[in-house]
Amino acid sequence: MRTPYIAGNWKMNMTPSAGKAFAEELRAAAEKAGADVKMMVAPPFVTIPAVAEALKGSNIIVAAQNMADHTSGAYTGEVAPAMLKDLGVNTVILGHSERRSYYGETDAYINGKVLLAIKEGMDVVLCVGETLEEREGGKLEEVLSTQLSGGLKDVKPEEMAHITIAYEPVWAIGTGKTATPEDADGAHQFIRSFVAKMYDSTIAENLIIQYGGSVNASNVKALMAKENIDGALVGGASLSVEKFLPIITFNK
Ligand SMILES: O=C(CO)COP(=O)(O)O
Repeated sequence: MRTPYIAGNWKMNMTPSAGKAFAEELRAAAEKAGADVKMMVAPPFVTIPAVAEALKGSNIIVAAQNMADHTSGAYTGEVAPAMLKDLGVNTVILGHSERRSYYGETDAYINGKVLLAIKEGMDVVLCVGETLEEREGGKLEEVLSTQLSGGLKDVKPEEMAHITIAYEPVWAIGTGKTATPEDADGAHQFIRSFVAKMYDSTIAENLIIQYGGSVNASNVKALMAKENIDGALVGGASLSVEKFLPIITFNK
């Protein structure tokens, strides 16, 4: 049985003060509604302390959107795992398509961060997904295979419990275009079977695979009803309590 895992990736939104106010409102709303899913929010680095404070003792996980590939030293502008852990952050999103496309992150570079996060005892949400061109060119499975085998290289079977995969088709991110539940489920099924080949069927069965790309209150139920969709990584709709609450209570 896979517990639904709903996450909000705030991207480059929310100042520390706005994030604190939002987190307090979200916490109260989620508690009142009796939200019964695994919940996570990923604020920008500088907003993390205020949000972590506001969510202390709640069941909403605070994650980072990225992390350095080194533990400390002369890496201007980077944030080390120990700095996150010091704030109580034990989860990190890695390999988001915006990091891949705007900042040139490669599978090998992302893999270095995945291995470091695991070494540091952290949980990882590893993002994978194809562009429209790749999908239309019949390359969906090739792209997912490359990103999974590259991103998970040298991750040991016993470490896979710390990995969540987020399938985010690039063409569905922030565009209002959602993959149909059938298309998304097909991609998730492929990811699960690929992980079964890389590891084994038990690891694949237990793997949480989130869908991301224009998830909202109207489409979340149909997506989550699919066999292989275990959660959502929500961008735009995670920035307002009014929009995010129906998503974290989709099963109520
Ligand atoms: O990229 C996403 C989450 O990481 C999805 O963003 P949107 O929900 O805004 O499409």
